[in-house]
Amino acid sequence: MKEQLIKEAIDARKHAHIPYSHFAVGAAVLTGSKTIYKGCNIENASYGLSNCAERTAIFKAVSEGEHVIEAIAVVADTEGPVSPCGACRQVLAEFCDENTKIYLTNLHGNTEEWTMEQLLPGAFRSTDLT
Ligand SMILES: O=c1ccn([C@H]2C[C@H](O)[C@@H](CO)O2)c(=O)[nH]1
Ligand SMILES: [Zn+2]
Repeated sequence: MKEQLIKEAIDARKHAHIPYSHFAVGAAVLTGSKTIYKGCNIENASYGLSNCAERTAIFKAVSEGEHVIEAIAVVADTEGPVSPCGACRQVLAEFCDENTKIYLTNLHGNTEEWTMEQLLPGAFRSTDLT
């Protein structure tokens, strides 16, 4: 499943809307129902409105009623495995738990498997809301 998820993430890059950064990122999410949702980064002329590939894939899954993320793969043409931004780490923390497999990779096949706790220690969670 890991290899398939990475393949789907690579495939998702082809739809990246990146006229400003020219930096294509792809993500693929495996949900509790064993469905794969793909996402790419989508930029905007108003730069700050751009959306990362990870969030595109997660929001697609959640908007289809999927709230359990079993695994996610993220890929870009980076030297080492791609590093998700802070905003995506926080969004991941909302839907991932200690069992979620997080595969960070690049086009050369340099793949690392991270845990949610490694990606964002001490994330703000719903349990912090009083
Ligand atoms: O993990 C990452 C890092 C960056 N980007 C996007 C945001 C922007 O469109 C471009 C350059 O930062 O890459 C992602 O989609 N995911
Ligand atoms: Zn991001």
